[in-house]
Amino acid sequence: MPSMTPKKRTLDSFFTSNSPAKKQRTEPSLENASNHPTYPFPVPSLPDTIIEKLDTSPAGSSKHINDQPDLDLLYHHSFIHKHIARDLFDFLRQHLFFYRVHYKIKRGPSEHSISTPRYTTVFGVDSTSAFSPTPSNHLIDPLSGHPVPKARYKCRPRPLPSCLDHLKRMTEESTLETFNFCLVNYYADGADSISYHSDDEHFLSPEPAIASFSLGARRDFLMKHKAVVPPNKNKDGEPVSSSTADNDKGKDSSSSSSSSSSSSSSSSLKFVLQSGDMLLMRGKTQTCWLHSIPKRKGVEGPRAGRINITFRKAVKREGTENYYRYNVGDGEPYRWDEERGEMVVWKKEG
Ligand SMILES: O=C(O)CCC(=O)C(=O)O
Ligand SMILES: [Fe+2]
Repeated sequence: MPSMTPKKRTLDSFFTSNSPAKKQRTEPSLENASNHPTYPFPVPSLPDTIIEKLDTSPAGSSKHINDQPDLDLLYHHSFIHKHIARDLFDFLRQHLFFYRVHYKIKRGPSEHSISTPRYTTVFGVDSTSAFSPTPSNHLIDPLSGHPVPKARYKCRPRPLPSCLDHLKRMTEESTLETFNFCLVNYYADGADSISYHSDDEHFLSPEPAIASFSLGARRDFLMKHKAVVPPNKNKDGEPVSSSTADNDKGKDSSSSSSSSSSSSSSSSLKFVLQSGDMLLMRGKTQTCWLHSIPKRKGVEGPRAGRINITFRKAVKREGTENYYRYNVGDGEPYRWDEERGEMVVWKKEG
């Protein structure tokens, strides 16, 4: 999809601003925006200023971390240029739609309600289907090219908007992996989290490669070997015990980690992920390790928001159903409100 030029500000607008301290934001035009019947609203393409800088990625250095049993990480500190990471964060927070997903799980005889403690959204489809080229973007069988019958999925898969597709292609080029899913988390502040889990779902290829980007506020990313703590998801990726990925408020075991920015004890690791970093998890990492972003007191205020983007490859239909169920669900979309400085429920006008 072609990129567009941001609207030019007039000279007057520089002098009539009533809040000079506030960063001026140019609204990208919707002329080349990505749209699809499944989107609540269109998503503009990235401004050229961001694309130009993004295309010089990876910006910083990378480190292969495999000095622990079953661990295989490639840690790109500053994959995305520091200067552009904030602009990309602002763009994605402003222009993507997010969800606050609620769902029920069965634990023994009783049912529990889970509220995912962060905003989520997802795009993509597993490799048994594909999206036809823009603008129609309907689902086709990748071998025959024929349209996929509607009944094939309960959910309604969404193609990646061009802004995320651009980042996906860059990531594929750099990692030599291929991806068909993009999951996005928005942590509004330190009260939002994801607790210990692994992304070892049976619908991903074995020993999956998962590329994980951080934008915005710094947050601790903790890892621990499963030999120390039993896994907490079943093979469908559904939480199965009281220490699920979403309902274990404050149960992050961070006390066993040491405190430097990439540190380890015998059983746990801690990375302080910064805006622009990319962590590629691969090999046996998902099979043998758990990871989490624990809640953190003091991560609050206007710069507390963090976006995480993961690229993954699902090879079975169940992957598509699972990802949309747990990252879109059936609730209302949210959209960033710049005036209020928070996500608000988005309602269609009229
Ligand atoms: O926010 C992060 O860095 C991790 C997110 C994560 O683990 C996930 O979405 O599965
Ligand atoms: Fe994860």
